[in-house]
Amino acid sequence: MVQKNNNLKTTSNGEYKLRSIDLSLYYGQKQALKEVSIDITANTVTAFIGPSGCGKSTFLRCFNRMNDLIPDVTIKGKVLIDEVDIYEDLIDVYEYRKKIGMVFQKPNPFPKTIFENVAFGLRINGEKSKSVVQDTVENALKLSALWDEVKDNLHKSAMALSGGQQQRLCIARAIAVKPSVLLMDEPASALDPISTAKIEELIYDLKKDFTIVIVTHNMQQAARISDKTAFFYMGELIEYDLTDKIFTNPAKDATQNYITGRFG
Ligand SMILES: Nc1ncnc2c1ncn2[C@@H]1O[C@H](COP(=O)(O)OP(=O)(O)OP(=O)(O)O)[C@@H](O)[C@H]1O
Repeated sequence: MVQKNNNLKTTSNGEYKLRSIDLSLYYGQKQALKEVSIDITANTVTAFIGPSGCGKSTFLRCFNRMNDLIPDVTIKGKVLIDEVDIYEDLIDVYEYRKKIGMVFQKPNPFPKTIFENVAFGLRINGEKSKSVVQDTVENALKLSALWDEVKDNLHKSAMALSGGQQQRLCIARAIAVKPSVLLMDEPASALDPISTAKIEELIYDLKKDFTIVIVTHNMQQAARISDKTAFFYMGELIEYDLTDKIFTNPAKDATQNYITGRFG
C-alpha cells in the first residue's frame, strides 16, 4: 500500500526542487499554458491531471526544455530547478538536462542489448571504467525492479522484452545517469494491469531517490501514487494540493466536476 506524505514542506522557496513562476507557452499564436505557477518539493510524486489538450504534457516538457525542439514556440515566465532558472541564456542545457530523466508513454528501448540500453547514457558521458558501468547497470536494473527478470539475459536484445519490462528498462536507462528528477508522461497507459501495478509500485519506491512528476489520465492512479496533484484545464492550473484533498474535498467546482467524471 502506498504511503502518502501529508506533511510536505511548502513554506520557504529554498526547499523546492522544481518551480514555475507565471509560465506561459504559445505554439505560434495559440496559448497552451497560461501563467502557471507551481512549487514541487523534493522526493515527492506529483501528478498532473486534466482533460485531453489541457496542457499537461506541454507543461511537463517545460522542465527539461523539450519544447525548445518544437519550432515557433514562445515561452514566458520562469522555470527553476534547484532554484536555477533553466531558461536563462547562460545555462548549459546539456549539463542541466543530466539532472532530468524522462520516460514516455510508449516504451522506447534502443535496438540494442538490455545491458547496452542501460549503459547508454554512461557511455555518452564518457564513462570508461568497465566496473563502474557494470555496477551502475546492475543498480539501475535493481532499482527498476527488473534485475531478477533479466540478470541472465543481459546481452540479449531489449526488443524481446514484454511491454511492461521494456518500460521498466526505460526507467532503468533514465536513472542510470543519476538524474534527480524523473518526468513521466503517462508511463503506464500502454501497459496491461499487472505491468501497470509494477510501474506504480516502482514509482513509489523511486521517490526515495528522485523527485517524480507524472502525467496521467488515470485518476485512480494519481490517487494511489501521488503526494500532490495538479489539475489543469484549458492551459490553466486550476488547483494544486495534497492528493487526498484534491480527491476528497477539492476547493474548485471544476476540479470536483473533473474527478467525478462530469467532463473530460
Ligand atoms: N507541437 C505542437 N504544436 C502545436 N500545438 C501543440 C503541440 N503540442 C501540443 N499542442 C497543443 O497544445 C495544447 C496542449 O497540448 P498537450 O499535449 O500539452 O495537452 P495534454 O493535456 O497533455 O493532452 P493529452 O492528455 O491529450 O496528451 C493542445 O491544444 C495541443 O493541440
